[in-house]
Amino acid sequence: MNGNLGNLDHKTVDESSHKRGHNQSNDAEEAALEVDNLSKRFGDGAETVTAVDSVSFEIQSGSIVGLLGPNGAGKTTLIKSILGMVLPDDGTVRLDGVDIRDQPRTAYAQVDAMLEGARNDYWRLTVRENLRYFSTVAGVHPDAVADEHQRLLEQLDLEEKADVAVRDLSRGMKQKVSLASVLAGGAKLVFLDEPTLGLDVESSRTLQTELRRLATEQDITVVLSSHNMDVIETVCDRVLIMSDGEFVADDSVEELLRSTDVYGVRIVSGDFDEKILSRLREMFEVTTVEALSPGARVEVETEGDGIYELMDWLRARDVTPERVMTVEPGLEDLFLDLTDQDTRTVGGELE
Ligand SMILES: Nc1ncnc2c1ncn2[C@@H]1O[C@H](COP(=O)(O)OP(=O)(O)OP(=O)(O)O)[C@@H](O)[C@H]1O
Repeated sequence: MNGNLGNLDHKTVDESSHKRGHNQSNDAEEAALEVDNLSKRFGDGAETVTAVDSVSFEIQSGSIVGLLGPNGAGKTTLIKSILGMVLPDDGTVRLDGVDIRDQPRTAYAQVDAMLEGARNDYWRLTVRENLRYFSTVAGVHPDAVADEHQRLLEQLDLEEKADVAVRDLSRGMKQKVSLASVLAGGAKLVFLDEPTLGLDVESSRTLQTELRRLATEQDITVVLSSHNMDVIETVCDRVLIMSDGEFVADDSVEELLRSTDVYGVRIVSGDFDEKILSRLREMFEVTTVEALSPGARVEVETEGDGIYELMDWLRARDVTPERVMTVEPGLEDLFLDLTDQDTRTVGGELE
Protein backbone atom coordinates (compact mmCIF):
# COMPACT_ATOMS: atom_id res chain seq x y z
CA MET A 1 0.00 0.00 0.00
CA ASN A 2 1.28 3.42 -0.75
CA GLY A 3 -1.61 5.20 0.90
CA ASN A 4 -2.96 7.05 -2.13
CA LEU A 5 -6.36 7.72 -0.76
CA GLY A 6 -7.08 10.61 -3.07
CA ASN A 7 -9.27 12.97 -1.12
CA LEU A 8 -10.74 10.41 1.22
CA ASP A 9 -9.83 12.13 4.47
CA HIS A 10 -13.39 13.23 4.87
CA LYS A 11 -14.95 10.44 2.79
CA THR A 12 -17.73 12.63 1.37
CA VAL A 13 -16.31 14.16 -1.73
CA ASP A 14 -17.47 16.77 -4.18
CA GLU A 15 -16.01 15.52 -7.43
CA SER A 16 -17.22 18.39 -9.59
CA SER A 17 -13.67 19.70 -9.97
CA HIS A 18 -12.58 16.78 -12.08
CA LYS A 19 -15.49 16.30 -14.36
CA ARG A 20 -14.66 16.25 -18.05
CA GLY A 21 -16.77 18.06 -20.57
CA HIS A 22 -19.61 18.52 -18.14
CA ASN A 23 -21.65 21.67 -17.88
CA GLN A 24 -20.32 23.23 -14.69
CA SER A 25 -23.56 25.14 -14.08
CA ASN A 26 -25.09 21.85 -12.91
CA ASP A 27 -22.78 21.75 -9.92
CA ALA A 28 -25.18 23.77 -7.82
CA GLU A 29 -27.86 21.14 -8.38
CA GLU A 30 -28.81 18.40 -5.99
CA ALA A 31 -26.50 15.40 -6.14
CA ALA A 32 -27.93 12.57 -8.24
CA LEU A 33 -26.91 10.18 -5.46
CA GLU A 34 -26.00 10.76 -1.82
CA VAL A 35 -25.00 7.90 0.42
CA ASP A 36 -24.44 8.68 4.07
CA ASN A 37 -22.82 6.28 6.53
CA LEU A 38 -24.18 3.19 4.84
CA SER A 39 -23.37 -0.10 6.54
CA LYS A 40 -24.45 -3.64 5.85
CA ARG A 41 -23.48 -6.67 7.89
CA PHE A 42 -24.29 -10.29 7.21
CA GLY A 43 -24.41 -13.05 9.84
CA ASP A 44 -24.20 -12.96 13.65
CA GLY A 45 -21.57 -12.88 16.38
CA ALA A 46 -18.14 -14.14 15.39
CA GLU A 47 -19.50 -14.99 11.94
CA THR A 48 -20.45 -11.38 11.14
CA VAL A 49 -19.20 -10.06 7.83
CA THR A 50 -19.24 -6.30 7.38
CA ALA A 51 -19.85 -6.08 3.64
CA VAL A 52 -20.20 -2.29 3.60
CA ASP A 53 -18.59 -0.32 6.39
CA SER A 54 -19.92 3.21 7.01
CA VAL A 55 -19.55 4.40 3.46
CA SER A 56 -20.42 7.98 2.50
CA PHE A 57 -20.20 9.63 -0.91
CA GLU A 58 -22.02 11.86 -3.36
CA ILE A 59 -22.26 11.68 -7.10
CA GLN A 60 -23.16 14.80 -9.05
CA SER A 61 -25.52 14.46 -11.96
CA GLY A 62 -23.99 14.10 -15.39
CA SER A 63 -20.89 12.29 -14.18
CA ILE A 64 -19.66 8.80 -14.90
CA VAL A 65 -18.23 7.05 -11.88
CA GLY A 66 -16.36 3.74 -11.96
CA LEU A 67 -16.80 1.37 -9.03
CA LEU A 68 -13.93 -1.08 -8.64
CA GLY A 69 -12.92 -3.59 -6.06
CA PRO A 70 -11.68 -7.15 -5.75
CA ASN A 71 -14.12 -10.02 -5.19
CA GLY A 72 -15.90 -9.64 -1.88
CA ALA A 73 -15.04 -5.93 -1.52
CA GLY A 74 -18.69 -5.00 -1.06
CA LYS A 75 -19.58 -3.46 -4.43
CA THR A 76 -22.67 -5.59 -5.06
CA THR A 77 -23.95 -5.07 -1.54
CA LEU A 78 -23.44 -1.32 -1.85
CA ILE A 79 -25.25 -1.15 -5.20
CA LYS A 80 -28.05 -3.42 -4.05
CA SER A 81 -28.48 -1.31 -0.91
CA ILE A 82 -28.77 1.80 -3.06
CA LEU A 83 -31.27 0.07 -5.33
CA GLY A 84 -33.37 -1.14 -2.38
CA MET A 85 -32.63 -4.81 -3.07
CA VAL A 86 -30.75 -5.19 0.23
CA LEU A 87 -31.82 -3.55 3.49
CA PRO A 88 -28.83 -1.75 5.04
CA ASP A 89 -28.23 -1.84 8.80
CA ASP A 90 -27.37 1.84 8.98
CA GLY A 91 -27.21 4.87 6.81
CA THR A 92 -29.28 6.79 4.32
CA VAL A 93 -29.53 6.89 0.55
CA ARG A 94 -30.94 9.86 -1.33
CA LEU A 95 -31.66 9.77 -5.03
CA ASP A 96 -32.00 13.24 -6.50
CA GLY A 97 -32.51 14.49 -2.95
CA VAL A 98 -35.26 11.98 -2.11
CA ASP A 99 -34.71 9.47 0.72
CA ILE A 100 -35.38 5.94 -0.58
CA ARG A 101 -37.11 4.96 2.67
CA ASP A 102 -39.42 7.97 2.82
CA GLN A 103 -40.57 8.05 -0.81
CA PRO A 104 -39.34 4.97 -2.63
CA ARG A 105 -41.55 5.41 -5.71
CA THR A 106 -40.40 8.98 -6.26
CA ALA A 107 -36.79 8.15 -5.44
CA TYR A 108 -36.59 5.29 -7.93
CA ALA A 109 -38.68 6.93 -10.66
CA GLN A 110 -35.62 7.74 -12.77
CA VAL A 111 -33.21 5.03 -11.71
CA ASP A 112 -32.39 1.85 -13.59
CA ALA A 113 -29.72 -0.82 -13.55
CA MET A 114 -28.13 -3.35 -15.84
CA LEU A 115 -26.64 -5.74 -13.35
CA GLU A 116 -26.81 -9.01 -15.20
CA GLY A 117 -26.02 -8.22 -18.76
CA ALA A 118 -28.79 -8.86 -21.22
CA ARG A 119 -30.99 -10.76 -18.83
CA ASN A 120 -33.31 -7.84 -18.24
CA ASP A 121 -34.57 -7.95 -21.82
CA TYR A 122 -37.44 -9.97 -23.22
CA TRP A 123 -35.80 -12.30 -25.64
CA ARG A 124 -38.97 -13.10 -27.60
CA LEU A 125 -39.63 -9.43 -28.29
CA THR A 126 -37.79 -7.57 -31.01
CA VAL A 127 -35.25 -4.91 -30.15
CA ARG A 128 -37.68 -2.09 -30.84
CA GLU A 129 -40.46 -3.83 -28.91
CA ASN A 130 -38.15 -4.07 -25.91
CA LEU A 131 -37.49 -0.34 -26.03
CA ARG A 132 -41.21 0.36 -26.27
CA TYR A 133 -41.92 -2.04 -23.41
CA PHE A 134 -39.34 -0.43 -21.11
CA SER A 135 -40.55 3.08 -21.77
CA THR A 136 -44.15 1.96 -21.08
CA VAL A 137 -43.04 0.42 -17.77
CA ALA A 138 -41.36 3.72 -16.94
CA GLY A 139 -44.66 5.50 -17.53
CA VAL A 140 -43.76 7.11 -20.86
CA HIS A 141 -45.93 6.41 -23.90
CA PRO A 142 -43.57 4.80 -26.44
CA ASP A 143 -45.01 6.85 -29.35
CA ALA A 144 -43.98 10.03 -27.55
CA VAL A 145 -40.35 8.91 -27.47
CA ALA A 146 -40.20 7.05 -30.80
CA ASP A 147 -37.61 9.53 -32.14
CA GLU A 148 -35.44 9.07 -29.08
CA HIS A 149 -35.67 5.29 -29.51
CA GLN A 150 -34.69 5.61 -33.15
CA ARG A 151 -31.68 7.70 -32.16
CA LEU A 152 -30.64 5.14 -29.54
CA LEU A 153 -30.87 2.38 -32.13
CA GLU A 154 -28.75 4.39 -34.55
CA GLN A 155 -26.18 5.37 -31.98
CA LEU A 156 -25.74 1.87 -30.69
CA ASP A 157 -25.64 0.55 -34.22
CA LEU A 158 -28.76 -1.54 -33.70
CA GLU A 159 -30.87 -0.09 -36.51
CA GLU A 160 -30.52 -3.08 -38.80
CA LYS A 161 -31.56 -5.43 -36.01
CA ALA A 162 -34.45 -3.28 -34.74
CA ASP A 163 -37.08 -5.78 -35.85
CA VAL A 164 -35.20 -8.95 -34.92
CA ALA A 165 -36.09 -10.91 -31.76
CA VAL A 166 -33.45 -10.37 -29.07
CA ARG A 167 -32.90 -14.14 -28.70
CA ASP A 168 -31.56 -14.24 -32.27
CA LEU A 169 -28.84 -11.68 -31.65
CA SER A 170 -25.18 -12.16 -30.76
CA ARG A 171 -24.06 -11.69 -27.16
CA GLY A 172 -22.58 -8.27 -27.92
CA MET A 173 -25.78 -7.14 -29.63
CA LYS A 174 -27.84 -8.36 -26.66
CA GLN A 175 -25.57 -6.32 -24.42
CA LYS A 176 -26.27 -3.22 -26.47
CA VAL A 177 -30.03 -3.88 -26.48
CA SER A 178 -29.87 -4.20 -22.73
CA LEU A 179 -28.23 -0.82 -22.40
CA ALA A 180 -30.67 0.71 -24.89
CA SER A 181 -33.59 -0.68 -22.87
CA VAL A 182 -32.24 0.88 -19.68
CA LEU A 183 -31.90 4.22 -21.44
CA ALA A 184 -35.26 3.91 -23.23
CA GLY A 185 -36.94 3.87 -19.85
CA GLY A 186 -35.81 7.48 -19.41
CA ALA A 187 -33.53 6.76 -16.45
CA LYS A 188 -31.40 9.66 -15.26
CA LEU A 189 -29.24 7.54 -12.97
CA VAL A 190 -28.07 4.18 -14.27
CA PHE A 191 -25.98 1.42 -12.73
CA LEU A 192 -24.15 -0.66 -15.31
CA ASP A 193 -22.26 -3.83 -14.57
CA GLU A 194 -19.71 -4.73 -17.23
CA PRO A 195 -21.53 -2.87 -20.00
CA THR A 196 -18.83 -3.63 -22.57
CA LEU A 197 -18.46 -7.32 -21.79
CA GLY A 198 -18.69 -9.39 -24.97
CA LEU A 199 -18.53 -6.38 -27.27
CA ASP A 200 -15.99 -6.14 -30.05
CA VAL A 201 -13.54 -3.27 -29.91
CA GLU A 202 -15.57 -1.03 -32.19
CA SER A 203 -18.88 -1.62 -30.42
CA SER A 204 -17.19 -1.08 -27.08
CA ARG A 205 -15.84 2.27 -28.27
CA THR A 206 -19.23 3.29 -29.67
CA LEU A 207 -20.84 2.45 -26.37
CA GLN A 208 -18.25 4.39 -24.40
CA THR A 209 -18.69 7.41 -26.65
CA GLU A 210 -22.44 7.13 -26.26
CA LEU A 211 -22.19 7.00 -22.47
CA ARG A 212 -20.06 10.15 -22.50
CA ARG A 213 -22.52 11.89 -24.80
CA LEU A 214 -25.45 10.94 -22.58
CA ALA A 215 -23.64 12.22 -19.50
CA THR A 216 -22.56 15.47 -21.10
CA GLU A 217 -25.61 16.34 -23.18
CA GLN A 218 -28.42 14.77 -21.21
CA ASP A 219 -27.04 14.97 -17.71
CA ILE A 220 -27.40 11.22 -17.25
CA THR A 221 -25.43 9.90 -14.30
CA VAL A 222 -23.70 6.55 -14.67
CA VAL A 223 -22.21 4.25 -12.05
CA LEU A 224 -20.18 1.69 -13.90
CA SER A 225 -18.48 -1.47 -12.79
CA SER A 226 -16.01 -3.22 -15.06
CA HIS A 227 -13.00 -5.50 -15.07
CA ASN A 228 -11.77 -3.59 -18.03
CA MET A 229 -9.46 -0.88 -16.73
CA ASP A 230 -9.16 0.69 -20.18
CA VAL A 231 -12.90 1.29 -20.21
CA ILE A 232 -12.75 2.79 -16.73
CA GLU A 233 -9.80 4.98 -17.67
CA THR A 234 -11.43 6.17 -20.88
CA VAL A 235 -14.93 6.82 -19.79
CA CYS A 236 -15.02 7.61 -16.07
CA ASP A 237 -14.75 11.08 -14.55
CA ARG A 238 -14.06 9.52 -11.23
CA VAL A 239 -13.13 6.17 -9.76
CA LEU A 240 -14.20 4.70 -6.43
CA ILE A 241 -12.10 1.74 -5.33
CA MET A 242 -13.53 -0.50 -2.61
CA SER A 243 -11.71 -2.96 -0.42
CA ASP A 244 -13.11 -4.74 2.65
CA GLY A 245 -16.29 -2.70 2.65
CA GLU A 246 -14.55 0.70 2.54
CA PHE A 247 -13.32 3.07 -0.09
CA VAL A 248 -9.56 3.06 -0.47
CA ALA A 249 -9.53 5.59 -3.30
CA ASP A 250 -11.87 8.22 -4.65
CA ASP A 251 -10.57 10.54 -7.32
CA SER A 252 -10.25 11.13 -11.04
CA VAL A 253 -8.12 8.62 -12.93
CA GLU A 254 -5.63 11.39 -13.74
CA GLU A 255 -5.25 12.41 -10.09
CA LEU A 256 -4.96 8.83 -8.89
CA LEU A 257 -2.21 8.09 -11.40
CA ARG A 258 -0.45 11.37 -10.67
CA SER A 259 -0.44 10.76 -6.93
CA THR A 260 1.05 7.29 -7.02
CA ASP A 261 4.78 6.70 -6.66
CA VAL A 262 4.46 3.06 -7.68
CA TYR A 263 6.07 2.16 -10.98
CA GLY A 264 7.51 -0.83 -12.78
CA VAL A 265 11.14 -1.49 -13.57
CA ARG A 266 11.77 -3.74 -16.59
CA ILE A 267 15.18 -5.37 -16.69
CA VAL A 268 16.68 -7.55 -19.38
CA SER A 269 19.71 -9.60 -18.39
CA GLY A 270 21.40 -12.76 -19.60
CA ASP A 271 22.44 -13.41 -15.99
CA PHE A 272 18.95 -14.20 -14.70
CA ASP A 273 18.70 -17.88 -13.89
CA GLU A 274 16.17 -19.91 -11.84
CA LYS A 275 18.05 -19.47 -8.59
CA ILE A 276 18.44 -15.70 -8.91
CA LEU A 277 14.81 -15.34 -10.04
CA SER A 278 13.44 -17.27 -7.10
CA ARG A 279 15.45 -15.12 -4.66
CA LEU A 280 14.38 -11.99 -6.53
CA ARG A 281 10.75 -13.04 -6.08
CA GLU A 282 11.30 -13.41 -2.34
CA MET A 283 12.83 -9.95 -2.02
CA PHE A 284 10.85 -7.86 -4.52
CA GLU A 285 7.43 -7.66 -6.12
CA VAL A 286 8.10 -9.44 -9.39
CA THR A 287 5.09 -8.96 -11.67
CA THR A 288 6.25 -10.67 -14.88
CA VAL A 289 9.07 -12.94 -16.00
CA GLU A 290 9.64 -13.71 -19.65
CA ALA A 291 12.31 -16.29 -20.41
CA LEU A 292 15.01 -15.36 -22.91
CA SER A 293 17.90 -17.41 -24.10
CA PRO A 294 20.00 -16.77 -22.14
CA GLY A 295 18.43 -14.98 -19.17
CA ALA A 296 15.08 -13.28 -18.85
CA ARG A 297 13.09 -10.08 -19.11
CA VAL A 298 11.74 -9.29 -15.66
CA GLU A 299 9.37 -6.64 -14.42
CA VAL A 300 9.48 -5.59 -10.80
CA GLU A 301 6.95 -3.26 -9.16
CA THR A 302 8.58 -0.75 -6.92
CA GLU A 303 7.93 2.65 -5.39
CA GLY A 304 9.81 5.79 -4.47
CA ASP A 305 13.56 5.21 -4.70
CA GLY A 306 13.15 1.42 -4.56
CA ILE A 307 15.00 1.18 -7.88
CA TYR A 308 18.32 1.85 -6.08
CA GLU A 309 17.71 -1.03 -3.71
CA LEU A 310 16.89 -3.26 -6.65
CA MET A 311 20.03 -2.27 -8.57
CA ASP A 312 22.23 -2.78 -5.50
CA TRP A 313 20.71 -6.20 -4.99
CA LEU A 314 21.38 -7.20 -8.61
CA ARG A 315 24.95 -5.86 -8.51
CA ALA A 316 25.69 -7.84 -5.33
CA ARG A 317 24.69 -11.01 -7.25
CA ASP A 318 26.65 -10.18 -10.39
CA VAL A 319 23.54 -9.65 -12.49
CA THR A 320 24.44 -7.15 -15.20
CA PRO A 321 21.37 -5.44 -16.67
CA GLU A 322 21.56 -5.14 -20.45
CA ARG A 323 18.52 -2.90 -20.53
CA VAL A 324 16.59 -1.10 -17.79
CA MET A 325 13.32 0.68 -18.39
CA THR A 326 10.87 2.28 -16.03
CA VAL A 327 7.19 1.66 -16.75
CA GLU A 328 4.52 4.18 -15.77
CA PRO A 329 1.76 2.65 -13.65
CA GLY A 330 -1.67 2.07 -15.12
CA LEU A 331 -4.97 2.02 -13.29
CA GLU A 332 -4.68 -1.74 -12.88
CA ASP A 333 -1.32 -1.44 -11.08
CA LEU A 334 -2.77 1.17 -8.80
CA PHE A 335 -5.86 -0.94 -8.20
CA LEU A 336 -3.77 -3.97 -7.23
CA ASP A 337 -1.62 -1.86 -4.97
CA LEU A 338 -4.51 -0.15 -3.19
CA THR A 339 -6.42 -3.36 -2.66
CA ASP A 340 -3.35 -5.28 -1.49
CA GLN A 341 -3.52 -7.86 -4.21
CA ASP A 342 -0.48 -9.42 -5.75
CA THR A 343 -2.11 -11.15 -8.68
CA ARG A 344 -3.64 -9.81 -11.87
CA THR A 345 -7.09 -11.28 -11.30
CA VAL A 346 -9.21 -8.23 -10.95
CA GLY A 347 -12.76 -8.69 -9.73
CA GLY A 348 -15.08 -5.89 -10.69
CA GLU A 349 -18.33 -7.64 -11.31
CA LEU A 350 -21.62 -6.90 -9.68
CA GLU A 351 -23.75 -9.96 -9.33
N1 LIG B 1 -26.37 -12.64 1.28
C1 LIG B 1 -25.19 -12.71 1.89
N2 LIG B 1 -25.02 -13.44 3.00
C2 LIG B 1 -23.84 -13.50 3.64
N3 LIG B 1 -22.72 -12.84 3.23
C3 LIG B 1 -22.83 -12.10 2.13
C4 LIG B 1 -24.04 -11.99 1.40
N4 LIG B 1 -23.83 -11.17 0.33
C5 LIG B 1 -22.54 -10.78 0.40
N5 LIG B 1 -21.94 -11.33 1.47
C6 LIG B 1 -20.55 -11.11 1.88
O1 LIG B 1 -20.30 -9.72 1.92
C7 LIG B 1 -19.00 -9.42 1.42
C8 LIG B 1 -19.14 -8.47 0.23
O2 LIG B 1 -19.74 -9.16 -0.84
P1 LIG B 1 -20.18 -8.45 -2.20
O3 LIG B 1 -20.87 -9.48 -3.03
O4 LIG B 1 -20.92 -7.20 -1.89
O5 LIG B 1 -18.76 -8.08 -2.82
P2 LIG B 1 -18.38 -7.68 -4.30
O6 LIG B 1 -17.39 -6.60 -4.20
O7 LIG B 1 -19.60 -7.39 -5.10
O8 LIG B 1 -17.69 -9.00 -4.82
P3 LIG B 1 -17.69 -9.67 -6.29
O9 LIG B 1 -16.75 -8.86 -7.14
O10 LIG B 1 -17.15 -11.03 -6.02
O11 LIG B 1 -19.09 -9.67 -6.80
C9 LIG B 1 -18.39 -10.75 1.05
O12 LIG B 1 -17.59 -11.17 2.13
C10 LIG B 1 -19.57 -11.66 0.87
O13 LIG B 1 -19.22 -12.99 1.16
